[in-house]
Amino acid sequence: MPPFSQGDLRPSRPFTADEAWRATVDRPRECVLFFDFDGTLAPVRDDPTAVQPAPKVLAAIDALAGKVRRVAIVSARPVEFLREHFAALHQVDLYGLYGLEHCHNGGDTVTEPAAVPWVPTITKLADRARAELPEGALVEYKRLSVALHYRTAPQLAEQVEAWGRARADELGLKVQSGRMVLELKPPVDRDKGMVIGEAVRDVGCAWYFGDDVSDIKAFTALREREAGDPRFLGVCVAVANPETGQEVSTAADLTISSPEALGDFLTEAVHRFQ
Ligand SMILES: O=P(O)(O)OC[C@H]1O[C@H](O[C@H]2O[C@H](CO)[C@@H](O)[C@H](O)[C@H]2O)[C@H](O)[C@@H](O)[C@@H]1O
Repeated sequence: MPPFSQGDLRPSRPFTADEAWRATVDRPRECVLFFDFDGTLAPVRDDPTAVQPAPKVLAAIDALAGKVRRVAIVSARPVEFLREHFAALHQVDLYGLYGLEHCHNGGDTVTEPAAVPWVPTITKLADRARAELPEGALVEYKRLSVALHYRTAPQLAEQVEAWGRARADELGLKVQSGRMVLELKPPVDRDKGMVIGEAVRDVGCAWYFGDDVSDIKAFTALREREAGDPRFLGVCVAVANPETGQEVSTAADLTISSPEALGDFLTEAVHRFQ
């Protein structure tokens, strides 16, 4: 079977990274690159406040932002956290808290209005989690969501999950599972799939790089966009990990072994545009 179809615009699946980049560099100004943060651009750490992007990642993203139509980070972290980590990059859009917040080109942070009334509920929930969850569970307060972590105490997984799900039922919140974490957030219709579905409506090509189950919704949004437009190319890239890696990789077109390897992969990609 020839590697390309649709007038050489879209490689046939399964495709290699080389084939996907060739189809991308043919029309760079139609293409958008989306990146999840934790576990994708930044290696996982026990302490969520201690993470940093892997070597080469920032320089490569900065260079790619000058080559393609748009680069965006799509994360469960607050936009303010992302700003600190991408402060050196001015051409990157930031979607935080699964799209409840966003910021374009270093502008103001915009919060989804329907989520704002939930701040007091989330704040009280974080206090209650700190008081009621056993030692070893880590409570991360993010203004519009609370992440209940058990990475350093995996034996607490069941207890933390049960406590979190009970509080979600009680308070009418949504839950999102992740890598050794359960997150509670307002019942507002925003997730990574919705962010990507809206962002790719008027582009011809998009890549999404992610490592966690919430990123599969973004992959699905690219698949749906492709199904409706034979010219559109959506490239779904998983970053491997021992927790959610198998599930994410199965849903992806390509798999990269680690955030560090992604830094190399993106650095190499920059040269393809020259
Ligand atoms: O959408 P993301 O940018 O991937 O954010 C997902 C969650 O990432 C963080 O938690 C994860 O990374 C931590 C630091 O490496 C790690 O300790 C934890 O076990 C992982 O689940 C972040 O702390 C969460 O708020 C995000 O929901």
